[in-house]
Amino acid sequence: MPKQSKKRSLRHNMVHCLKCNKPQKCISVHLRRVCMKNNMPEEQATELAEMKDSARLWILESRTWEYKEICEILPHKPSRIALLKAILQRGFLVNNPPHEGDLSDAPAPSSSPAASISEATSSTTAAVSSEPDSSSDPDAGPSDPTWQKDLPAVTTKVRTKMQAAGLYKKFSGDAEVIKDFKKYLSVDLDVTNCQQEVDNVARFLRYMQPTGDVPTLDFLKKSTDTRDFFQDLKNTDMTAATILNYIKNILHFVDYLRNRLALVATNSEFRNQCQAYKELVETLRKAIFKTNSKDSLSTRYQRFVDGTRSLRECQEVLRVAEKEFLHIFGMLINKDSAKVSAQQRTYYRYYLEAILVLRHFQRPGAVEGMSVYTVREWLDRKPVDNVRVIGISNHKTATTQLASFAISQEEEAWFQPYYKHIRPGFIGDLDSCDRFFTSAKGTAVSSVTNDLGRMHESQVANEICVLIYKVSNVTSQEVRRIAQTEVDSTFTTSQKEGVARRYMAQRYMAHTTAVAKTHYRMLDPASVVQTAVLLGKLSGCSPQRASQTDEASGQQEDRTFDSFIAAFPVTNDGRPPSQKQRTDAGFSPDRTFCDKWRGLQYVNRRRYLLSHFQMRKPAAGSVSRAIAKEGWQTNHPSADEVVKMWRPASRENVEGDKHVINSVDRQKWKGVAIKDFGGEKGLGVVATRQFARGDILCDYHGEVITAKKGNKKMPSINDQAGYMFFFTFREKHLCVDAQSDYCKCHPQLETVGRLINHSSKRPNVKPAACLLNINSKDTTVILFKALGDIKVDEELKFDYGVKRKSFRGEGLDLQWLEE
Ligand SMILES: C[S@@+](CC[C@H](N)C(=O)[O-])C[C@H]1O[C@@H](n2cnc3c(N)ncnc32)[C@H](O)[C@@H]1O
Repeated sequence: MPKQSKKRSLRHNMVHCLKCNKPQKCISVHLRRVCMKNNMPEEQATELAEMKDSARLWILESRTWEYKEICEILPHKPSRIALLKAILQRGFLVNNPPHEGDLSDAPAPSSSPAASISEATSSTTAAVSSEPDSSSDPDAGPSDPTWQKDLPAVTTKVRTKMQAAGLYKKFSGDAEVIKDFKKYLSVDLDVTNCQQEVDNVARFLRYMQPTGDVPTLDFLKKSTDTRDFFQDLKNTDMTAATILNYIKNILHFVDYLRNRLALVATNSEFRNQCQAYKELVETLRKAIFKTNSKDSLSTRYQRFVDGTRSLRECQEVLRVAEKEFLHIFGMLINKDSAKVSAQQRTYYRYYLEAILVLRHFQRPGAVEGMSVYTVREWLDRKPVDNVRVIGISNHKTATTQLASFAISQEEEAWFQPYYKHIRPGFIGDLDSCDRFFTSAKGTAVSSVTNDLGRMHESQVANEICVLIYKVSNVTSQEVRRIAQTEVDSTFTTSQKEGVARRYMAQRYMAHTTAVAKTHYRMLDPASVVQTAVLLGKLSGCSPQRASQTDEASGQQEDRTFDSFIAAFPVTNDGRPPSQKQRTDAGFSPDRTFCDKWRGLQYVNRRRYLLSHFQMRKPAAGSVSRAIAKEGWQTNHPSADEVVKMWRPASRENVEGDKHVINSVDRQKWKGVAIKDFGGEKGLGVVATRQFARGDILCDYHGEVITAKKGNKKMPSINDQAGYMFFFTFREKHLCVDAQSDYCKCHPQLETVGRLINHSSKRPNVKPAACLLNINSKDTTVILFKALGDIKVDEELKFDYGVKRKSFRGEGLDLQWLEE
């Protein structure tokens, strides 16, 4: 272990995990994530207490040996002395040891058989611990490249092999380029939890450059070493999926080099090198991808050989556990909620999660991401007939995806006591918590998959007995696959077509990124319900089952919420009222309205942020800065969400946008520059940054005169025909006369827009007239908007309107207008 990290570990109170026998910096986290991830929290707590006691006991009693005891155990003196030396070396304390001279009687530890075993072990340990041991690190999970939540044993094996093969060494996170890469991921790309990606790249760079403290970019020239790297990863038995992850990370890193490092802009050789390297890695990726597909084929084949369960069998746990669940439900709604034990509360939550996964075929990520107050989620569930449709906007997976499903009123009635009685106890004072499902401490549910596993295997104690469900576990993926197969085989074509076509069932269940992109067709609540009814038939339960809730109560609630908002107006910088304020004002002490209040604030804040960026689609980094400037810590959209929600501004919005007004007034437009193309074409305008569709780039600046006046000028200005912009706006026929290089209002500035050249076949910007209030004067302005994405260095062109009747350039020598 390098000195630094050893020193750091020494500052922690290390406790040995008695399951894996490894010292752990944070034993509770370790148990929860690794050794006891399939146990109930209460079981974890008991083990934790025992492990801590054991650690204390070891210090109190076991670290110190009486030499006499050792003599009794090991009468053979040379072995004993060898053992004594070894244990002293390991920090044991020995009372009444033999004299110094006696110690030399024994051979050195390494020469005895026992010692050679210990040496072999310790040399392995030395190799293993030449890097910080992530298995003992509570944060090891996300930052470890071999981290697989469900496969701790394999993980450790792969990791050990990686360490032995020198693949685990990495550059320090303090190295400039690594630090900056991390910043690029987290700030520019808004990647949360990017540590694993950074570590993977730091390991890759270390492999490619075994010496030196500062990573260089020489790896771009090392194609053989790059191939070797992936081959070595493969040799550690790492799965193809994990190797593909490495590849993705390395490609991100190369992108980072291309985008971020200033030298790229000027050094075309370096840019080409990056491109060539990306192509090499892409080729390797294709080969590995094939292996990955083969792997998954063989898994599927294995499933086929093992036999497939029916959907009903997959949902078995919901049936066997229903009795206990309803028992808890009864206590909750009969005002006996105080009697519900902590374990029963957690169990209740597991059951609800299982309903969503097993009966509504939701991915665990969607269940984990379900939130209480954003516009589309729990509080905004939509009634359709007797059913409630819930939309989820934010998956807890790498890509944000959308899901929607319909629950019956009966199920809604089961969720409500969780929301009203269990969740508030879980989240306590955590006002900022927006998650619907939370752990007993109010933190995010770390893995719905694990919760499902516990439901299947666990022992649940009620006040009378311990229930043991011996139902074999099922994954969410398996349930969805089986449901899809049953849809295909059970329903007639007309049922599939008439009620919910196959693609709809897929959408209901799978909601992959591709589906998310087209989901708006699916989000129609009526079609969600239709699909849910169809799918419900497979397992014999329809979401339109009898209701236990009062339809009118929802409406009642909404009316009272209006008065709540009137009493506590939603502001961007305010906080929802405290429980005392709520009750003082005559409202219920429960959190429902507060959550709704926060939901509105969230939406207002998102709107407010979007209003900053009317002119141009923002980069995630700029949004993050805007959020930081507001000082909002919680209850705000992520930068990524704001970027995704951005839409080109309408004319009305543009007219009120102070950034646009300012830019026209000062004639300062960022991201556009004049370029001399030489020849007849002469000057033109190019983009110096990327633009997205709808972005405003600049205006066509000049003196606005009537079209009549402009027409009068035309015959005398043959050469300058291209600088007269005729247009009709709000029923007025006008013309911008931009003949002069320097206009009257900006005598020092050569304005840009007037120099944009023509193309009728491939225009990338479009002029649009609007009225801006500049210095208290209404001024008609022609703004150029991007028609699509525009790359750096791309020339801006707009259609001069040659083919239109209104074109005024007839008779002029304008051959280029054919373009
Ligand atoms: C508004 S100006 C554009 C700026 C102009 N290129 C310059 O150097 O000042 C219009 C004039 O540019 C030239 N032009 C515009 N589009 C062109 C094209 N696609 N190819 C060649 N010349 C073009 C024509 O001479 C036209 O009269």
